[in-house]
Amino acid sequence: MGSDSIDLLQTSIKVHFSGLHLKELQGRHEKIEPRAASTTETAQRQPFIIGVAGGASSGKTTVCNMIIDQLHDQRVALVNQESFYYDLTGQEMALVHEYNFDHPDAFDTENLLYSLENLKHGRAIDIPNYDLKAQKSVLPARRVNPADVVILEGILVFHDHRLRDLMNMKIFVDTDADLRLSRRIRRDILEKGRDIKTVLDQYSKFVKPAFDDFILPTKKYADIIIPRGGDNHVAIDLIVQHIQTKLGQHQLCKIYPNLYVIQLTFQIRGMHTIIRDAQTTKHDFVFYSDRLIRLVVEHGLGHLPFKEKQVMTPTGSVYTGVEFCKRLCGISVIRSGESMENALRACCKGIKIGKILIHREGDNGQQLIYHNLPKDISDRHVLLLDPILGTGNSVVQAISLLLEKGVDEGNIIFLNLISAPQGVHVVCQRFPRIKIVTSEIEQGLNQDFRVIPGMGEFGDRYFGTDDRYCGTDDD
Ligand SMILES: Nc1nc2c(ncn2[C@@H]2O[C@H](COP(=O)(O)OP(=O)(O)OP(=O)(O)O)[C@@H](O)[C@H]2O)c(=O)[nH]1
Ligand SMILES: O=P(O)(O)OC[C@H]1O[C@H](OP(=O)(O)OP(=O)(O)O)[C@H](O)[C@@H]1O
Ligand SMILES: O=c1cc[nH]c(=O)[nH]1
Repeated sequence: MGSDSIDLLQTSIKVHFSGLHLKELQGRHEKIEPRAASTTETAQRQPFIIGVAGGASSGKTTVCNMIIDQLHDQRVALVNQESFYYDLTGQEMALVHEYNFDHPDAFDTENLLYSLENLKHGRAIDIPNYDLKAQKSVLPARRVNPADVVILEGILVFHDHRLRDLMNMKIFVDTDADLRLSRRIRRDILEKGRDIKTVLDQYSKFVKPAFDDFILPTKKYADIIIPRGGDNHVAIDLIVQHIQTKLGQHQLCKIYPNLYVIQLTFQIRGMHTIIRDAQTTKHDFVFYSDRLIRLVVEHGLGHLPFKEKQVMTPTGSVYTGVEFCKRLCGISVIRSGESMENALRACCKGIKIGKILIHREGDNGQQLIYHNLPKDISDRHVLLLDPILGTGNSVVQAISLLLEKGVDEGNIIFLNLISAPQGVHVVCQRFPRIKIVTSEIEQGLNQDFRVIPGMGEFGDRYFGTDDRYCGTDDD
């Protein structure tokens, strides 16, 4: 790895790391035993871990750089296997030309494994700051914060099966041997100040044999082989698309194909951060809930059927587009669901909106006590509005009523802001044909059947009926 890669690591820390409040680690040699995962922790999103292997100077760094650039909405941590080179002893230093930097034994794989496991579990790590010139680690260690995507790059990152097992995607950069050698000669002479004889000696003695014996045999573990490295823009685009799809997908979406979670961006995460904060004022709570609700509603409308339609533009040309589905209605679950009516009206001019009132009896029992629905509801597509899906009891009552009134289960789209996994299981198993569109899946429910982390009592915060939410608009 050249100095560019070290810059890249620093840049990626500055640009992509959001500075989460995590306990500082004491030092890189203090091993943190993997904790027994709590229910909450298991439910927490783990990073998408990508391994990028390939021969020396194959262009791994360029590939990683391009992936990082394109994933600008995500926090990305780049870890280089080179940081985990063992320090050379005095004797090894004296005979450095005899030292094999391309052998698996040159790396402290246990420390690398430990670091990657910590990152996987959302813990910050301090990685050795290996100085290529001094051929040893220097202080201070390099802090790497938890991220959405972790990229581990290096010639031998597929060598140890325990490292491979941690990876969600394995990429092998496959570059022609001549090109790798010519790049290496140029790099080692220009950047590392070595002479051509030393470079060629190291190449024939260590680099080439190690490629044949250790690196090339790991190519079979790759999910994706990229010919021509960073010049292969099509491959990089496809990889980034795949990562984005995977990141946007909650585990539950893989179980229930009718569950849609809108793509998480920093914008959306920022809005969630505000509405979940107990100190947020009512005014801000309403403002940011409305923004998120609007996104959910727009996304939900995208799941309605459409017909193709051609129109004539003012230039006399034909534009082939689509026509919105006409027979629609909204049904809000009183009272929190009423907070979603404005967004629906803003998107669907003149839409009919009916109401359902479900009374919560105690902590875990719901009773339908009132409804007022459009008479011809059985002919319509229904957008069911309720920002919170907790146990699922309320929405099950609401959907059961809609089915009783003759609405086709496949014509119901349930729009909500946050869903507890428990509620998702209940609704999706009982009504496999309805669609759920939400902006975040939560960790779970507490003993009072409230969503966690959740946002407290949505209705009280939105309509300002509870003094417990202490933020004031004077703030
Ligand atoms: N002589 C010498 N070589 C080293 C040392 N440290 C690492 N290497 C060499 O660095 C190579 C591994 O780095 P590369 O994979 O080429 O690094 P890179 O620049 O990220 O490669 P690409 O991004 O794929 O172009 C190995 O072939 C090692 O021989 C060192 O201290 N001395
Ligand atoms: O999935 P569940 O466990 O049934 O919980 C979700 C229900 O709880 C909330 O309403 P709430 O009873 O707080 O009434 P409100 O809207 O009047 O505040 C929310 O709007 C849902 O209707
Ligand atoms: O957490 C919860 C559960 C139900 N209703 C809410 O408003 N919040």
